[in-house]
Amino acid sequence: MSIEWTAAREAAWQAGRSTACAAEVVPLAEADGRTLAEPLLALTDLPAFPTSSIDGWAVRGAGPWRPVGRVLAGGTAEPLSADNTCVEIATGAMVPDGADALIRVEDSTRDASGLVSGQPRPVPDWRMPGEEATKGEELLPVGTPVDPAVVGMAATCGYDAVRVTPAVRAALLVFGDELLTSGAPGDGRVRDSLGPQVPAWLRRCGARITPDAAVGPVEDTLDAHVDAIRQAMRTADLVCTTGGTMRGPVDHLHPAIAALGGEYVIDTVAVRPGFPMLLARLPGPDGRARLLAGLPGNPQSAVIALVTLVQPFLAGRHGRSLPRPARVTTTAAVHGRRGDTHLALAALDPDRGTATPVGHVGSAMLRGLANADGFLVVAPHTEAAAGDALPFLPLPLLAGERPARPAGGE
Ligand SMILES: Nc1nc2c(c(=O)[nH]1)N[C@H]1C(S)=C(S)[C@@H](COP(=O)(O)OP(=O)(O)OC[C@H]3O[C@@H](n4cnc5c(N)ncnc54)[C@H](O)[C@@H]3O)O[C@H]1N2
Ligand code: MOO
Repeated sequence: MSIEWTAAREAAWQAGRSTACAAEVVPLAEADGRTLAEPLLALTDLPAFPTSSIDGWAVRGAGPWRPVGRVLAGGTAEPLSADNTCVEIATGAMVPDGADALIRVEDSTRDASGLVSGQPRPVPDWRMPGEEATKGEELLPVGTPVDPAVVGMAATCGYDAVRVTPAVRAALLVFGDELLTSGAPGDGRVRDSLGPQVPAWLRRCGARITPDAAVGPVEDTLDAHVDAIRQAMRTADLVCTTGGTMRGPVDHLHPAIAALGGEYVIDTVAVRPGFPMLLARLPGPDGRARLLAGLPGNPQSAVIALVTLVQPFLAGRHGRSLPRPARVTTTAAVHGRRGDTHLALAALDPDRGTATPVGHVGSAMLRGLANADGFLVVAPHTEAAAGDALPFLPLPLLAGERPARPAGGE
């Protein structure tokens, strides 16, 4: 039942695409971070009218010119109807009909009687309608992530609101009676390191999760698991769970999926670490399907499941393309993991286009993850030597969050 890693990412993305639902309209002030559900069109020509790029004079005919008025940004310009006349013009103002040149104030002089003389620059100092875009032109396609520049572009075009893909509400259920939620580990107990970090990864992948939607530890009984999943499905479109993906004495995830009438989209992936990850479709209380992503309990494995299943699912759901690993040169050998894909934590040097594997990369460890920028991808049945080009899957971090630094090794 195990599926190859690249096929798993594709299948998770397809699962997102096939569950995409009706778009919503949000005001521009709330659009940052969303995804366009319809193309951004030029609602008018841009500029919408001939626009002066300078402070100076709009002139008609041969000089010297007699000033007959003034046009400021925001005003409409009267036509300049007589030769040898001009109007004073401000940057951003509409160029009057009839004007045949603009002269910068610093390129002009005025005589005692107030007549203006001067030379226009060889390249006209005004912008013509349609220079940036023509009315109806598609400026950005469906699936474009809305960032500050996109918000600005939409405002320039005249949009007050944009149609975006609906928010995906996520919930997190942390399983494991051995987990402490405060204080230092010891006496057989470990700190829950997934409850605090998974919501933050989910947000960076485009899901919405409120603090009360992260619940745990959920008691290690089947009933408690079923109840917690059922409760989470009331409000969440995507339920992530951590732990319990194997078939140990207190691993209740698979029986809970069965009890809730779920069906697997993906049940284990041929990747190391992280292979017991899963994606299942469950009927929600309103009859609409919910997605459940089962992240393995080992903390690094859980993050690998996030980038393998959850990030592609959310990309598909939002109509975004599947993030494709770029190729970099590994500075050190990376072992293959036989028939499984090996995801090896590495620190990127973007200037050199290299990545260096980091140390402390056991699946139970987070130290390597906290010092890496992403994963080198070693294909099944291959070994990588220093100098080989390998795909590199970046962690879903925001720009500038983790400046790539020279890799530290151990
Ligand atoms: N007989 C086998 N046992 C295991 C195998 C195997 O192939 N055969 N694979 C191992 C691998 S690989 C993984 S990954 C884990 C996955 O197990 P589960 O998803 O069922 O996770 P748990 O058993 O609940 O926990 C595993 C491990 O992770 C720690 N953990 C769990 N949750 C958290 C958390 N929120 N924060 C910090 N640490 C957490 C937990 O204490 C365990 O040490 O199965 C292996 N076993
Ligand atoms: O695959 Mo486990 O997910 O190596 O730790």
